[in-house]
Amino acid sequence: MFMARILVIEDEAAIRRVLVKILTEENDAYQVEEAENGAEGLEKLKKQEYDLVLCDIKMPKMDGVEVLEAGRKSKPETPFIMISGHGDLDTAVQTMRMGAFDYISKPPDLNRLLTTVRNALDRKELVAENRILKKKVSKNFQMVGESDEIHGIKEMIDKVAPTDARVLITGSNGTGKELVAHWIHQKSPRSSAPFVEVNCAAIPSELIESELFGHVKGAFTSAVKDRAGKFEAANKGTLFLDEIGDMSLSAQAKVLRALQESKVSRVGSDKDIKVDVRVVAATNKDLQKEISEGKFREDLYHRLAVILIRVPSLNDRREDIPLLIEHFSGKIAEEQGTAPKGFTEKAIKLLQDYDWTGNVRELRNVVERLVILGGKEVSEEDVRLFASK
Ligand SMILES: Nc1ncnc2c1ncn2[C@@H]1O[C@H](COP(=O)(O)OP(=O)(O)OP(=O)(O)O)[C@@H](O)[C@H]1O
Repeated sequence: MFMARILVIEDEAAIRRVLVKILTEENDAYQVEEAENGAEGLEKLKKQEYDLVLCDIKMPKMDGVEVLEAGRKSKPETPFIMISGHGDLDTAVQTMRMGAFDYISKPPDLNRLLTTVRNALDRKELVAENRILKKKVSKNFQMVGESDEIHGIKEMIDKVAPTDARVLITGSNGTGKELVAHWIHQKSPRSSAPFVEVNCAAIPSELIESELFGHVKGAFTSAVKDRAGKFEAANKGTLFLDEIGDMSLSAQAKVLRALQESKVSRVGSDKDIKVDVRVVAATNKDLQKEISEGKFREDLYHRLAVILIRVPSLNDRREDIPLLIEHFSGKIAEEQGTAPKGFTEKAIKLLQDYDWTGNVRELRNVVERLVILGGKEVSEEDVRLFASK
């Protein structure tokens, strides 16, 4: 189970005791620590990792605003919930602008406190998941190729990335659509915020709305707690909707609203949550055809496809194949800790002339298998065998 370390910074002993008691009794997974003033709190925060900080605003010596400011610098991923007394509501609102997750008023209302704590921890978890994901894939994000097509795509990325324009990326499976989306995010002013990917085809249609917009506890049978959706997780960053052509019409209607109004509401709630998200979508389907068959909303299409990037199939840029072979075989050798193996010219030629229905991903899989098996020579039969796997 996910343990949550929570730090309570509060100078009033009575309130501090109440907060610690409420949290410890609420959930066995909450490990609560306390600090009696701002300076002590900040010291603890710098030394240890916390999943959440509850911090009073008005304290002698170092007040909550200063703790928040210093905390955001040394531990930017730790969410802060501020505790505000009578006189400092304005300051509480101000702290949200400084990056506090939320605030609660004194005396703390039990339900509001627990909901806010859960929401903050959910968000923290999402950010952490996303960071792990980013790390895992970042080494594979090189875009290899010297063909006119690849140069064209790189130029396009450089042009559109700095804007907030929505981009629709089309192309068949495994051509590198996700790679393009990744670079649009990396080269944009949003790059320090999350890049969140949703594969719309991989999620059952009854779950997609909850995945995108989140849900509140009790919205459906398996909704045992409130959960933020991917739109919220991508706030200030980029949301990549992969395989958008597979999204249900009812989810399409909700996405349209989110794009038009920059607001979402969690499933089971009518509270609006403001989100600032750039949407990049991709599909291997012919959306015009889907529109004429009534499976895709035309209004959504126009919202998404402000800029269109078509990623060409590998068969249309064969001159890139030798470079890709070198790239993939180098990568796999590196992973295995062996020296990269060169393929013979004949082998490269064979791979270059092959009909790559599965595109770059298929080529990568074939090269990886060939490297692992140690052969420099390749027969057409091998390629066919590996490619079809
Ligand atoms: N130009 C390229 N240079 C290096 N690697 C590439 C290139 N294009 C694609 N790849 C690699 O090929 C694989 C497939 O690419 P990617 O996932 O971006 O394709 P996709 O079009 O999004 O696929 P799908 O349609 O299945 O979602 C990835 O491992 C990616 O890193």
